[in-house]
Amino acid sequence: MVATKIDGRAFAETVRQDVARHVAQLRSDHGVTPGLAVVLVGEDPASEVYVRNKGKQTRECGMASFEHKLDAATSEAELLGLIDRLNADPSVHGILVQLPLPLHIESNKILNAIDPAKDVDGFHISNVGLLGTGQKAMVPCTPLGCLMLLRHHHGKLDGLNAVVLGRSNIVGKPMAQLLLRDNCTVTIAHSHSRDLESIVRSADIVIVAVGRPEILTGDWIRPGATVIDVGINRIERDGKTKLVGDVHFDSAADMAGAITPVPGGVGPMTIACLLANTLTACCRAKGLPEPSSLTA
Ligand SMILES: NC(=O)C1=CN([C@@H]2O[C@H](COP(=O)(O)OP(=O)(O)OC[C@H]3O[C@@H](n4cnc5c(N)ncnc54)[C@H](OP(=O)(O)O)[C@@H]3O)[C@@H](O)[C@H]2O)C=CC1
Ligand SMILES: Nc1nc(=O)c2c([nH]1)NC[C@@H]1CN(c3ccc(C(=O)N[C@@H](CCC(=O)O)C(=O)O)cc3)C=[N+]21
Repeated sequence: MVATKIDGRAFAETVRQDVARHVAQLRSDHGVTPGLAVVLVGEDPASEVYVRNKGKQTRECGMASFEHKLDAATSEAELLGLIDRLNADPSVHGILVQLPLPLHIESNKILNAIDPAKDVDGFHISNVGLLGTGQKAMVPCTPLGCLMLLRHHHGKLDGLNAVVLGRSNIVGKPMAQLLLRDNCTVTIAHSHSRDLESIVRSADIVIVAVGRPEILTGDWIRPGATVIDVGINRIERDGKTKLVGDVHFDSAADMAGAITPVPGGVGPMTIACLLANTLTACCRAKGLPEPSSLTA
């Protein structure tokens, strides 16, 4: 392995400490406690683990955590009713509805019902539009976490060629917007892209969010490039369940200059950024200065 391993777990810990410090200050100076509501519909085991982790880390940072677990058969109207109550609740500064939602619920309708000021996922169309036009937005947690890791590793990203593999609304597209804002030359590739190999080889930075286990191998990577692996895939290997990314770590680490592992890379940063966004949303709601190190 020649690449530097980018330790997302350690960096996320420093972000959480930063959040906790600001939260303690908010309480002592203003008597305010930021609150995050997480809504889970149905019983996906992986989602339950994430939601539990989010709740635990929220409380560890000194914030209030409100968990709403709803039956898989919950109707769209009932879920909209809950969102209305959370929008109106002054102790809730951030609302996250865990995706994916059951098929009988229209995700966009739910996401757009969340008060944009409480939209800590940054998925509401207003926040998408604000980000795309360079205005102050709530920024999606996973891309924000990737950006923090990249800035920490590179300093300035100015002029670098960045390739984003994947064009989802939750990772690929907002990631591309953030890189563009940091003056990268951005290419977005997807399942219809031709000659992916040469696109990837042009990249100084490659962000992989396709949801296919170990699809990107070292032979495609430009020597010295930075590789950010967003993928979370649970696979069976040697009779055991294993968590792997969208990047084949061992071969990629022989080519790349720096690389994030899975687990321990982007995943922990996503949760840390969710906490940071909740703090930011609370500061904005109260008209207080927001911690600049925790926003994009
Ligand atoms: N670490 C974290 O915090 C998070 C991790 N994830 C993980 O990131 C991965 C991506 O998630 P998400 O963005 O939601 O996934 P989606 O399934 O919504 O999007 C996948 C994207 O990858 C593209 N794609 C699929 N196959 C290929 C291929 N063979 N070659 C090129 N492009 C391809 C798709 O193209 P097309 O549009 O043409 O279909 C699509 O744009 C998943 O593994 C997910 O679990 C997601 C969120 C947070
Ligand atoms: N509204 C919404 N917002 C999200 O941000 C959101 C979502 N829905 N649905 C699902 C995806 C996925 N996601 C992850 C968060 C943390 C880890 C994480 O902490 N991963 C650990 C490993 C955890 C494990 O062992 O399972 C790691 O990579 O080290 C992974 C994935 C957020 N998502």
